[in-house]
Amino acid sequence: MKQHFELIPKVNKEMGRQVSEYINTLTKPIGSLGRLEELAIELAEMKNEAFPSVTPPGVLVFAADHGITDEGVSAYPKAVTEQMVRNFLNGGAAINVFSRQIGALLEVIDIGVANDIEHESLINKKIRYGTGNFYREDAMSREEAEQAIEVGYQQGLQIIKKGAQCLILGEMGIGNTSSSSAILAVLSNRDMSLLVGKGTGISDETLVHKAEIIKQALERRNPNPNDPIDIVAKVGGLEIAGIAGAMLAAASKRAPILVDGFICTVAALIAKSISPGVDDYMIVTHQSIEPGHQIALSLLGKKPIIDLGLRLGEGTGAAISHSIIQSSTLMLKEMATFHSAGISKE
Ligand SMILES: O=C(O)c1ccc[n+]([C@@H]2O[C@H](COP(=O)([O-])O)[C@@H](O)[C@H]2O)c1
Ligand SMILES: Cc1cc2nc[nH]c2cc1C
Repeated sequence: MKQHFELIPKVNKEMGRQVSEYINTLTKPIGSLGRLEELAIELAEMKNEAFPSVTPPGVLVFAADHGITDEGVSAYPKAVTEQMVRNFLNGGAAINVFSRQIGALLEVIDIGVANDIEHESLINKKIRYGTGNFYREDAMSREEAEQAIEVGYQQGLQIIKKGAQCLILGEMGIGNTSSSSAILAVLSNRDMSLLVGKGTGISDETLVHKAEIIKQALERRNPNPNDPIDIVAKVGGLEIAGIAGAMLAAASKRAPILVDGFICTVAALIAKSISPGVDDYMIVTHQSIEPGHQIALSLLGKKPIIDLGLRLGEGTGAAISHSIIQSSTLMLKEMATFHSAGISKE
């Protein structure tokens, strides 16, 4: 693993303490803006700034295919990954809509779609044409897993260089809830029945089949729980590795990471396993209804901001939550203090 993944600065707790004191001078009862106050403090600690900004946000959507779809574990065909990438490029997907809403810089990265896609706006960083079916073979080689993390890392650095003040990571990959559940099983040591969910919307019957396939695949692959590269290489996926890499880049540049749903939270656990300390830069934005998300969140030790029953992915929950996070920064920057407004506390 490359040395630069180690270079994550510590968050500045002293800055947080000062901002906390300042928040208590603003024209509101002490503590009355609840979680917004906590968010403002966390952002100040991450960015090492008394008045942190989260605009414009950068959105990176990593797309890749999964060989495990051959086992009938998704409600949609593999071809939808490529078709949705075209939809992203044409501006018609949910993440396009919400990215426009929040004035985000949006980039779409092909890190492993099973087909070639020609488009001037697509960032082509394809490592391979989808992963291997991890029920029958390793998802990818160790080198490919490292390359995927490196691609994500470089894309993260680039969008920050272009001015992104925080990072929203999104994914598109039919079959990726299977890889995510497999990774989570290795990291949490919990029973597969608690970690699998309906993903894009499979039936109760297919859910039982999905759990059994992943359980057997893990017995065959036997990833090393202490080696995140081994886990990704054995069960995938390329977009999950890319997201983990981008998270490491964000933390190295003190950019807050807005973590989306189930797949992104699992990618966050991989990033944390590579470099403990990266999680200090993470804000989990929403609670996915995928059941494994709760367990992934408890391992990460984070509480989501909103719960809207989402299970889309793409970074949509994070994009929606951006406005709430921005509210916390505007509270700091724009609210009057008791002193400036001439309001007496006594
Ligand atoms: O982000 C989530 O929590 C989430 C939960 C369920 C499904 N998804 C999306 O659905 C796809 C994976 O579902 P599946 O059933 O094909 O494994 C993938 O493209 C994800 O973006 C995303
Ligand atoms: C249509 C569709 C859009 C998606 N976006 C993220 N995952 C997805 C899965 C499907 C099936």
